[in-house]
Amino acid sequence: MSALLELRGLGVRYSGAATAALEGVDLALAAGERLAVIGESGSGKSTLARAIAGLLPRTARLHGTITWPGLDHPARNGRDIGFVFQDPGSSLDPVMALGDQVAEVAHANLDMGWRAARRLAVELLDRVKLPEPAALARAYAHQLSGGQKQRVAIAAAIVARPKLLIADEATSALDTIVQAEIVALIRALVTEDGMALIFVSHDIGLAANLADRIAVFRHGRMVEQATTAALVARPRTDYSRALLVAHLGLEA
Ligand SMILES: Nc1ncnc2c1ncn2[C@@H]1O[C@H](COP(=O)(O)OP(=O)(O)OP(=O)(O)O)[C@@H](O)[C@H]1O
Repeated sequence: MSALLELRGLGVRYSGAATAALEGVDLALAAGERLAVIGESGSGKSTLARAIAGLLPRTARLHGTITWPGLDHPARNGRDIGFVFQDPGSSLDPVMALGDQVAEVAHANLDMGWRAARRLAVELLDRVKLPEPAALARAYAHQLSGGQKQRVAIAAAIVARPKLLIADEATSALDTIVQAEIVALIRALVTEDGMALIFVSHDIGLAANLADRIAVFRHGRMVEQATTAALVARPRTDYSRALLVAHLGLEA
């Protein structure tokens, strides 16, 4: 498979911070590949996801390179990258109809008039398996459960048919059953659309369920990356082994 995205020596430092949030990350992602990024809180996972999507705050200084061999233009968030945040409550606009929030992304990125964008939004709400999508398009975020809101956020993230979907702890705020449903939805959508996926999670079990490959982060560095099967069977670092043991312990 051809490379969609390549990171070389990627580092990020937030202004005023004593240490870098991310340092020396070399990573490539193939078109259509599903990569999980795991590690404990503060290991730099969100910083990596935001750096790739161009969503770092102005206070962050970036080193190294992010290139997109799989695109013939600079990557644009919304068009080439769909980003799903942890908290759908804060990523959705409380005073804008849900369908319009999905339509807005299509209108802005697909050179599409509002009428067509609204029609497409209803199709997307249906694709993410929300009931009565036409009625739901006219509803507001406060009328939905957390899982339903995350489905709307996913619809908005994929409406412009991006090559890469980044889910940054997108299931962490949800209960276990809803979490499994959203993981299943993400898996189905990336398979159907041939999208690459970066799934950021602190949960190695969820990650292993979804990803072809896992990259393990600790203190801003990538300590290990391997295919999911290899990492689960033969973790090369004590840290990855500890994450696995903690997960298996919880399962038991
Ligand atoms: N906007 C910011 N300004 C300053 N420091 C930040 C900012 N965002 C993150 N950091 C710091 O950068 C480091 C990496 O944080 P990051 O959020 O990337 O880790 P994470 O692995 O995603 O953690 P979590 O799972 O808790 O979100 C941490 O030390 C964090 O405090």
